[in-house]
Amino acid sequence: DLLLREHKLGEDYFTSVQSLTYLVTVENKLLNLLEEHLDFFRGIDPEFEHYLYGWFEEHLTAVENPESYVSNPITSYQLIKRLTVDWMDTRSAIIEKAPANFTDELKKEIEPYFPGVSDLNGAVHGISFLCSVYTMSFADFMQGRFLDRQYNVSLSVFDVLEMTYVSLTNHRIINACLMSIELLYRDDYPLQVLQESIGLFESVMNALNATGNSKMSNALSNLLYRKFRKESLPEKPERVLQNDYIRKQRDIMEKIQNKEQRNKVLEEDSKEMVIEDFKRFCAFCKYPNFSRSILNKNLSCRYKTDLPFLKLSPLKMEELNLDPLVALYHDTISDKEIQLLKDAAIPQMQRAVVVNHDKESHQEAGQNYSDSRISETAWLNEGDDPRLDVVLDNLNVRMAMMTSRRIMTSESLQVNNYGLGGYFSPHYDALYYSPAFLKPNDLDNREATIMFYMSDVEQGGSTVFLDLQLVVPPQKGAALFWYNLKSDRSVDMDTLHGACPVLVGSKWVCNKWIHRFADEHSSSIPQTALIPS
Ligand SMILES: O=C(O)CCC(=O)C(=O)O
Ligand SMILES: [Fe+2]
Repeated sequence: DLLLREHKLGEDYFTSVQSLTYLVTVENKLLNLLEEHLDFFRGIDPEFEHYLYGWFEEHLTAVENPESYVSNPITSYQLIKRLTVDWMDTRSAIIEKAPANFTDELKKEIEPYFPGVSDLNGAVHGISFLCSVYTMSFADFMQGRFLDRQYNVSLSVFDVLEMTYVSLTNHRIINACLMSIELLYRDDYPLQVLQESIGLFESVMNALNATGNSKMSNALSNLLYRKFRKESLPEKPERVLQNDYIRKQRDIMEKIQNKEQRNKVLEEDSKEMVIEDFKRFCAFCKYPNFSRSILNKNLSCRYKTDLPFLKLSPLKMEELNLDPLVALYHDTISDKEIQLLKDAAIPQMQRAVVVNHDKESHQEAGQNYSDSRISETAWLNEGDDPRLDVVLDNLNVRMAMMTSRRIMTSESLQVNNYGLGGYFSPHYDALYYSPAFLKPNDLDNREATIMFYMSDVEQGGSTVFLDLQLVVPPQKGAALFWYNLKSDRSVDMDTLHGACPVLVGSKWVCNKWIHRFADEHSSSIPQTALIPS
C-alpha cells in the first residue's frame, strides 16, 4: 500500500517536484478504487469504460518513474488537470449512481489529498513563465520541444483549451490570446471542438478589447472566421513567434557585454532597473554560455591543500570569480549523504517564504509566500536523528575547510526543492542590505553562503550572478561558496543572484548561511571529517 502524505488545507503541490510526485500516488489510489468497482461502471456506461482505459494507460507511464513524470512541465500539468477539472467532470457523471462504499472511501481516503485550483493555476502560470523566460514559442512548447530538445510528450487540444481558460480567469489575457491563436494553427482535431469553445474565444476577445488590445482581438477574430470557413490561415504574426522577445534579449546581452553601456543601464531609475535586472536574469538563463567565467583567464582550478587533513583528501576548487570570491568545490557531498538529507527534509517541507524588506517599516518586515520564489524548504537541526547528525557534522567540517575558517555562528541547513517552473528571482542573501539597515558592527548578517547542489538538472535551474555575469549550472555533489559581505561587513552589492526556472528536472539544493567566522587561527578546525563516499 502506498503512503499518502499529510495534506494540509490550502497546501499546494506545484511548488515542489517532490510534492508533485505524491500526486502520482493519489492518482494510483483513485484508479485502484475505480478498478475495484469496474463491473459496476461497466454496466452503466461503455464510454466511461473506454475513457478509464485511456486514463489507466497514461497512469502506467507515470508510475514507471513518478519523479521523472512530474519533472516534465507538460506531464506534470496533465497530471494536475486529470485530478482537478477532468475529475470534476467524471465525478459528476458517476457520483449519483455509484455504490455507497465507493463514495465513502473516495470522500474519506482519496479526495482530501487532491490538488486544488491553485495547483492548476500554478501549473499554467509556471508554463507561461517558462515560455517567456526561455523565449520558447508556445507552438514549440505544446509539441514538447523545449529549447533544442524534443521530448516524447505533447499538449492535446483540450489541454490547451483549459490553459486558455485558466489564463483568462487569472487575467493573463495576452497569454490566453497567444494560446488561442496557437490552437487555431493546429489541425489535429475536428472543427466541432472549436465550435463548442466559441464562448471561450469570445471572452478572450472581449477581455482583449476591454484592456486596450483591440488589434490582437481583431487578429484573433479574423483567424477564427477563416478557420470556420475552412480557409487557409495567414502566416503567424511576429508577436506569436516571440521573435521580438528573443531580439530584445540579444540586445540586452550586447549592452551588458559593453561596459559603458552597462553603466548607462545601471543609471536608470530604480523601477526600470528592476525590470532591466529581470530581463538580464532571463537572458543569462537562456544563454548560459555568456557567463564571463568562461572567458576569464585569471581564474584557476586547483587542489586546496592548506590544512593537514586536506593533504590526505584535497578539495577540488574551481574559482569562478576573484573579487568577490565565488568558488565551486567539486565532489563535496556523496549520493548517500544527499539521500539522508532528502529523507530527513521531505516530511518537513513547506512552501518557501521570502523575507519582506519593507522600506517604510523595517520593524514589520515579515516572511511571506511570494511568486518570486517557487520552491519548498525544510530546515535541518541537529539532535533529531543521530545518523543525520553525523552528516551535518561532517558538512560543517568540510565547510570550514573550504573557507579555512572555523564557523562560529550559522543558521541550520536549509534544504530546497523547486517546483513546476520553480525559480528564485534575483536577491541578496545578506539580510540587511538597504542603507537604513547598515549598522556598522552588525554581527548578525549573513557573511557567507555555501550552497550544495544535491541534484543535476536536465534543463534550466542555473544559479546566476547578474553583476558578476556568472552562470553556474547545477552539478550534483558540488558546493558553491561566496562572501555576501565585504571585510568592513557592508553588503557586497555585486552578489545579486537568483535561480533560473527549472525547465525539466527536480532541482535540490541546500544552503548554509554563515553569520560569523571564529577569529582563531584555522588550526582550530577539527581534522576528523569523513571523506565523502
Ligand atoms: O538555487 C539556487 O541556485 C540559488 C538559491 C538561492 O539563492 C537561495 O536559496 O538563497
Ligand atoms: Fe540566495
